[in-house]
Amino acid sequence: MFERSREEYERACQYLPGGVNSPARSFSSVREEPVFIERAEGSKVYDIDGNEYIDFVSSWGPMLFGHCQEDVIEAVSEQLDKGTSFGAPTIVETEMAEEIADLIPTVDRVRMVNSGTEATMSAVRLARGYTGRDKIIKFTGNYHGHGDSFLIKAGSGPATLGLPDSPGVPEDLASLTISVPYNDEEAIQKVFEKEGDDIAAVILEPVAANMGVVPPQPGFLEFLRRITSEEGAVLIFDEVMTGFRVAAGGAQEYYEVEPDLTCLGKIIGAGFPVGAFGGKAEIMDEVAPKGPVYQAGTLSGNPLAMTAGLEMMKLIQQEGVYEELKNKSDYLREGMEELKREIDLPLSINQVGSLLSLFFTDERVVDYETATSSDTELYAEYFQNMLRGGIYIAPSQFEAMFVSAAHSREELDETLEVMEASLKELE
Ligand SMILES: Cc1ncc(COP(=O)(O)O)c(C=O)c1O
Ligand SMILES: NCC(=O)CCC(=O)O
Repeated sequence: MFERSREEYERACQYLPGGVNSPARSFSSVREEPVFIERAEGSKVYDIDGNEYIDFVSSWGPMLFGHCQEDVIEAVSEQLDKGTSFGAPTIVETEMAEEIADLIPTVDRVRMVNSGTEATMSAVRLARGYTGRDKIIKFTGNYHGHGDSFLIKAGSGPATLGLPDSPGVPEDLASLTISVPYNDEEAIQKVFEKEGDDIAAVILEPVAANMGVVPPQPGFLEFLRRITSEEGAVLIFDEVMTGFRVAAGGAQEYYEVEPDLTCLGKIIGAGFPVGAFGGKAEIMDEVAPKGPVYQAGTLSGNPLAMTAGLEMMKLIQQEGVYEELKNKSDYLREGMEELKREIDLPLSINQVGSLLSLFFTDERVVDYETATSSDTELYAEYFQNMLRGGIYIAPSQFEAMFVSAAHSREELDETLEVMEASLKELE
């Protein structure tokens, strides 16, 4: 079934560390070798052996309307003829920033970058420059990309591969990042009591989705808003995953809590390399060339990425998009709940909007400790069964399932059927 992928993986391993360009693509934690993708369309991806899968990885989030969405492809094709990069201002950059500012009221100004990692790295530098303080608080199991300051008890790939603290991050820098349990107000309170004057920022995923999906407990985001305001620290929402996914205005709209800075990525680029950070003018005007905090990029605001992103901004503002996404995701979750009742396995399900996770544990998953109570061996076998059944999910327990508008009811039913068979084999 995977002959050509196996061959190509072997060849890739000679030239790419671990055969991949990002560790999250490795299938090592699920004891498999990755399938190589040839093309994708709508809700499906197709591998080089001719296998077809219903895709719930969704390029790790960007494909809110499925692959090869026709408006995006058409707009990008037109832009291709005009040029791929100029290193000079273009109107589409301003239009993109205008759209973001319209949809996210806490954002007056935006700086476009090339990835989520760049967005979070730059936002933290800005918070440090703005406050004149050095320390940051992050949450165990949250992932903010691979910037040095964030590879401290990090979720996603680092958690999957057992590398939550990476070698190569200088100890002096790591000591400036304080990691506390997600949803734990007391832990934050204690840190602020001890070193409040040194804390530049609190950064978090307002819905954690890199230790599997873990929603914020009621009041948690409000608490963070209150304490950071009182203590003069910058509150940074990393909405790289949740931005334009859980609502048009992101998690901050969904939960009605306003951060000082917002990091974006994934959906705003419709599959092109892109990220952004933005916030109130008072803080953003510290960014060079207006202010002294340096941040730059040869390809930042790339015309192809901006053109694709702008189409995405139009698509998400169509009537009923988030309702449809929620209905589809609720349908899938309800089906999963039914399986949970029928099947004799420890299962726990979390969902926020179109982000879902199935954990192999009896515990209610509220933080990294409970997320890691999941039986990852069972997940590995479940993953293998799903893959062979034509359902492409993340090769890690500590990631989300992404539902898109392109998933049809029939495909969700098929997914649930394969899920049922995959789980029953594990009983
Ligand atoms: C919440 C969050 N922040 C930041 C990142 C980093 O983004 P990128 O992989 O584009 O660098 C990711 C995903 O990778 C993410 O899920
Ligand atoms: N949730 C994790 C990611 O989105 C990252 C994918 C990658 O690093 O390849």
